[in-house]
Amino acid sequence: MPRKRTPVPVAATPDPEAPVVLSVSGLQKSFGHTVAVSGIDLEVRAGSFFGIVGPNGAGKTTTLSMVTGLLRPDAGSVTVNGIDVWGSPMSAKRVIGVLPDRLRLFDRLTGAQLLYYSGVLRGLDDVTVRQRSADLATAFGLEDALNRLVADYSAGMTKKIALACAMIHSPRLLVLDEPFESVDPVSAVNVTEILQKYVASGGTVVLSSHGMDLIQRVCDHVAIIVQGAVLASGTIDEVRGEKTLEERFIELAGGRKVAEGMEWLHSFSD
Ligand SMILES: Nc1ncnc2c1ncn2[C@@H]1O[C@H](COP(=O)(O)OP(=O)(O)OP(=O)(O)O)[C@@H](O)[C@H]1O
Repeated sequence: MPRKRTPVPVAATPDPEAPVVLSVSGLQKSFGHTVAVSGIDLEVRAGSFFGIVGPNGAGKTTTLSMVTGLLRPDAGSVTVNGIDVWGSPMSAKRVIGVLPDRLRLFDRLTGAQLLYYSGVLRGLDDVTVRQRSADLATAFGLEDALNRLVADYSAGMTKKIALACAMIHSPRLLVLDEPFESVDPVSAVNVTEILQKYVASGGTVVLSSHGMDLIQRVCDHVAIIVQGAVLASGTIDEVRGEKTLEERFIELAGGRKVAEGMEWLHSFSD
């Protein structure tokens, strides 16, 4: 018999008076002569599904790493739930769940062990961790993989177990760098549903993605970052105007490059 699906809450615009969960002000970061982030300001309210888009190398990962306390900014401040991330990193990290860009998981553990240690490290008791691990494994379709080493997981399974670990302590803010990369379409729908329910119950998601359709569908707000600066930010409708988000993105990101001078590619080597 087909599994009955619980209705997914429609992505509503969050209450404009809801408390600010994430506040980013004047954030800057350079690597040698490369300016990765050149003064970013962002404000994200509770119950918001906030998308960050930008071309390759725009500074999205660098920004999210500074927001979550993983990379020290050269200048600027970040507060999460009123806590200064760089002033009180321990307290701030308690209320943040992170799916980083380059996953460095303890992959010699099984999925079950990784979930267990993620929960215990976040201060949850044994019974709670086991209960939540079972719930997360079901929600992410990882029940059959729980007793296998994470090192043997596929890229998509690894992404899902890392996302489950990021959520186990029910954080106020989830910061997800490319959460849908490598995730199959069915799993992506399931993960989206999980995130939408989390947001509908007052949680806040900030995610980066190259999937314009996805951002347009699930996010209520979006920021377009190009060369380390926010070029547009607001509700999806404010940012895209009369265009699609993709068209607006391409316009702001500098337009398409015409593939000239590549004639050699059409004269095959054999
Ligand atoms: N550790 C580092 N050392 C040197 N340069 C770095 C480092 N991390 C990022 N950069 C540079 O900073 C810039 C922004 O990189 P970042 O990874 O933040 O971009 P991104 O928007 O996440 O890109 P993508 O969409 O390709 O993931 C790039 O020019 C990148 O080469």
